Amino acid sequence: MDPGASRLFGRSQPLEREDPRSDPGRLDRGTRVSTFFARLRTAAGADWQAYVGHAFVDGLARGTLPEAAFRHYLVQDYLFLIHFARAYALAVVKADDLAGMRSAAATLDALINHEMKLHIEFCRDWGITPEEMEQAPEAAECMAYTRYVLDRGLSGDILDLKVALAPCVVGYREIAAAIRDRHDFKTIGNPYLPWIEMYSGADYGAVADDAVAELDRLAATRATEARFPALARTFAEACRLEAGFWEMGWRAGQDGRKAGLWGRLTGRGR
Ligand SMILES: Cc1ncc(CN)c(N)n1
Repeated sequence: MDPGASRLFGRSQPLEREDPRSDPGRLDRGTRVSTFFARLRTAAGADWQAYVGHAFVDGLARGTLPEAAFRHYLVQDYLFLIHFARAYALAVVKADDLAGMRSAAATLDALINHEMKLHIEFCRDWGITPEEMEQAPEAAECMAYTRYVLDRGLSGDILDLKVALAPCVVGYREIAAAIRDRHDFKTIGNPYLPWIEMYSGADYGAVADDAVAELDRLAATRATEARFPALARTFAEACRLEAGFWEMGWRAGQDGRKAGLWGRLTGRGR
């Protein structure tokens, strides 16, 4: 994952605003089916579909996601990224060799020194301050997901850890690439376009490619057939926890809508 780490959160190429679907050759259409990642994704079946096909994703694509949902998601994602970085610190400890240690250390550095900063900038555009994110209580869904990943790494080996991380690292690339293929993808006036551009861009694509290649390398030496069912369970659990993370944001949007409606009905709101 080393080469991608330094590019981790560079600015991606913006989409052609008129019709980004007009150049399908630029789009990544998902991870090659021959990879270990693809085998895990197939095994995860409905859990994978529930993750990548969540209503939150539809809302991003159509630009209809309530802003309260995205704001809540962004705040929790800040907390998520902190624990995600801790998981890469654990990957340094669990690595097989010096190359693996360097790769995990580079990703850790990119996360805490680049992605976190970019996330803060991104959130500022949404009117969310760093103080607000620091002080926000961590949602149960964020806690469950991040601690699950850490636990897979602590109680298992480097392959368990990387499998638990894969839906997160590779899944967002697949989600964003699929959004760009949708007939109902709103490109003009969609407030979520920068998010979609970031995760469907070449920089993040390289990170996802590196994670897929790293999984293949680890699987070649560590993944026996006897072990596959347990690895598939870990992957599917991480997909369920990702779907839970979307659901957490989605609920905040529904609550915001109800509060707005209640305020208008009672004259106490906007
Ligand atoms: C919850 C979550 N999952 C995945 C990603 C993309 N690395 C993220 N930022 N946040």
